[in-house]
Amino acid sequence: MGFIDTIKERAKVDKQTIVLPETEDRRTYEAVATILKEGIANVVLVGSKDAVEEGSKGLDISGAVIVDPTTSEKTSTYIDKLVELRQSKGMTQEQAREILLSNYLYYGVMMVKLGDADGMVSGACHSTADTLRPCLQILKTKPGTKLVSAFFLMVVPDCEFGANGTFIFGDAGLEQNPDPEKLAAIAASSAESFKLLVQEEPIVAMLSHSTKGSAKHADVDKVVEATKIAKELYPNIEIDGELQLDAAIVPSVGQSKAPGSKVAGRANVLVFPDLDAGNIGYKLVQRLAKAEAYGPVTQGIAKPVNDLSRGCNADDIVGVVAITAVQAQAN
Ligand SMILES: CC(C)(COP(=O)(O)OP(=O)(O)OC[C@H]1O[C@@H](n2cnc3c(N)ncnc32)[C@H](O)[C@@H]1OP(=O)(O)O)[C@@H](O)C(=O)NCCC(=O)NCCS
Ligand SMILES: CC(=O)OP(=O)(O)O
Repeated sequence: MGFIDTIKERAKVDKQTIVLPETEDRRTYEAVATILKEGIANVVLVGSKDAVEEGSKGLDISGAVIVDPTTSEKTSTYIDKLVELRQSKGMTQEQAREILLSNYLYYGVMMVKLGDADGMVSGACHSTADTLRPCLQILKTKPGTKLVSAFFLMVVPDCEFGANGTFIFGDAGLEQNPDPEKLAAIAASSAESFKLLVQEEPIVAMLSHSTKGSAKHADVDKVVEATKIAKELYPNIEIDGELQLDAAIVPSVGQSKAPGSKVAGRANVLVFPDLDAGNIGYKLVQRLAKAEAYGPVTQGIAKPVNDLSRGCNADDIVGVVAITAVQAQAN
């Protein structure tokens, strides 16, 4: 069974409730029809009954719960809670009402915050910044974690590298220019996510344009420092750097460029030095190698709220919902 089919089976064992707030997007309904048919999760859609009926024409989404913020009895509780959480940032009752009635992403996050749903997926028609800002503001990092970051779960066809072609690429969605401490935290969270989702031992490569001193630059120094911090803070994780991509995943190249490294040639978790590299890298592999790309999936957050690329299709949404459900089971 492939990666995503295994995740779907795991999701079905203990069904979670996932909010999908993008009821203006047809792909949401196509995904919901599949999620319900396959029994992957319970679904809550945020929007008016009329809009949902119109948007889902021809699809069977009868098992979904529709929550309309304008009529839901929960809305006033969410307004009060949002004010309580963001008062120190100047949030008033009027502002909270305006936000929750006009921005369904905030509404969905409040449902997750108050336990009316186990997780949320959006981003098919919202930018990553607009998708992640509400959950960063409201849900915050989980205890013991320094920052929230975002990864892609990549499944590359006909690929002998990584875990039979399965990799985590982090951070490919959120932290734009992480400093060494943040890069080390991204490495640790990515290793934990790999263990949870792929159920194999993570082998983490800190990627660079240099392998073990082959190039000199401040960008290389950053990755060297991050590797040092990660090794000190997380001695149980198999981690090494700085490594070029070929040295990280191809055994023969790893052996020649980084002899003695236990990670070189075996890595299945790839930590990119910044978001330019991570985001461009995942899209290259997705589009040119025709890999499945699920994400951006957040990690280090108190409850699972996950993003999508605006270029996603309905199957990608189904996959991210299944991943979100498995994260919620572990929460
Ligand atoms: C996600 C993102 C929008 C957050 O930045 P921002 O909008 O400027 O928001 P702020 O920096 O004001 O942060 C908002 C809140 O989130 C928190 N936050 C931001 N980044 C965080 C992180 N990595 N971990 C934990 N909390 C974080 C801040 O502490 C702040 O909390 P507060 O409002 O309670 O003080 C920004 O990092 C971003 O745009 N990233 C790139 C996303 C992107 O375009 N990716 C490419 C496509 S996938
Ligand atoms: C993850 C990502 O790159 O998102 P988008 O394509 O929507 O910008």
